[in-house]
Amino acid sequence: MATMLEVSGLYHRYGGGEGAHLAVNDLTFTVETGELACIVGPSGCGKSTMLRCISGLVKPSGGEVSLQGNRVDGVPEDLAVVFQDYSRSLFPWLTVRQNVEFPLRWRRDISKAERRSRAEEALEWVNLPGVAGKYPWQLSGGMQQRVSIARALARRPALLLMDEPFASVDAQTRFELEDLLRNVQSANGSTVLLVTHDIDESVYLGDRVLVLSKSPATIVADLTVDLPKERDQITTRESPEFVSMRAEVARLLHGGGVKEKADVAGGS
Ligand SMILES: Nc1ncnc2c1ncn2[C@@H]1O[C@H](COP(=O)(O)OP(=O)(O)OP(=O)(O)O)[C@@H](O)[C@H]1O
Repeated sequence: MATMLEVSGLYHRYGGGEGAHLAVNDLTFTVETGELACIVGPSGCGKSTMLRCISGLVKPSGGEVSLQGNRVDGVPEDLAVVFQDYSRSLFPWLTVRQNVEFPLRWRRDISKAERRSRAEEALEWVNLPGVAGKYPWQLSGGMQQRVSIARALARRPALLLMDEPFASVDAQTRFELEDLLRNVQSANGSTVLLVTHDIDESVYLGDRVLVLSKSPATIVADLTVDLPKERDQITTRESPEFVSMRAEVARLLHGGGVKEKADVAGGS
């Protein structure tokens, strides 16, 4: 597997002098092509700051981020971000189709017909047939977040960054969106880096879970999720492997050290 994202010695400080605040500290990790990696960390530890630095929205105070071997310096063309707050990221005056097509409108290499077909395809991926002509405010919260995901996927990004994407929907919708993400990711071989504060979500979704410390964020563990590719909201969450991994992530988040791999799998 080729490396898609390389983060090396990344740190970011807000402000200067006495009021300076170190938000992330010396983050080093990679994400491989085709991987769904989750980053889990406590509230306020610096997760969003880290994503903003990776996406080029914020210039980090130090360290390096490379996407497909190219140093990130500004927002890369082949990167898409899905935020938690879908109501603020969709344009209410544009239809669903126009929202999904929007980022493609600036691409000279994509014709109008291609734009239309990519939008339709992406809306099918997220299971939203028949809503292309509606406006975002005519849809439920879960459907709006599906539109945001479709908009990101229509760009066919090399890397999809997701910042707490399911934190604003109800529990049932959240389960549906988690399954949708895993299905779309595996069908397209997409590379995804998803940030969450939800331990269960990180283990259920991830091929890998990176655990962050309290502020300033630093990586305390990088765990491979030893669960089958095909997951199910009931049986997977009840399995001993899931329960044991969740307990390990919880322990690490509360300041415990890293255990041996055999212990993480519950000794099974
Ligand atoms: N623009 C900013 N200027 C100054 N401080 C900031 C700024 N953005 C974030 N911070 C501070 O940096 C720290 C990390 O914030 P950040 O939003 O990255 O954390 P987070 O883990 O994403 O939080 P949450 O889980 O609550 O979304 C916080 O203490 C926050 O107050």
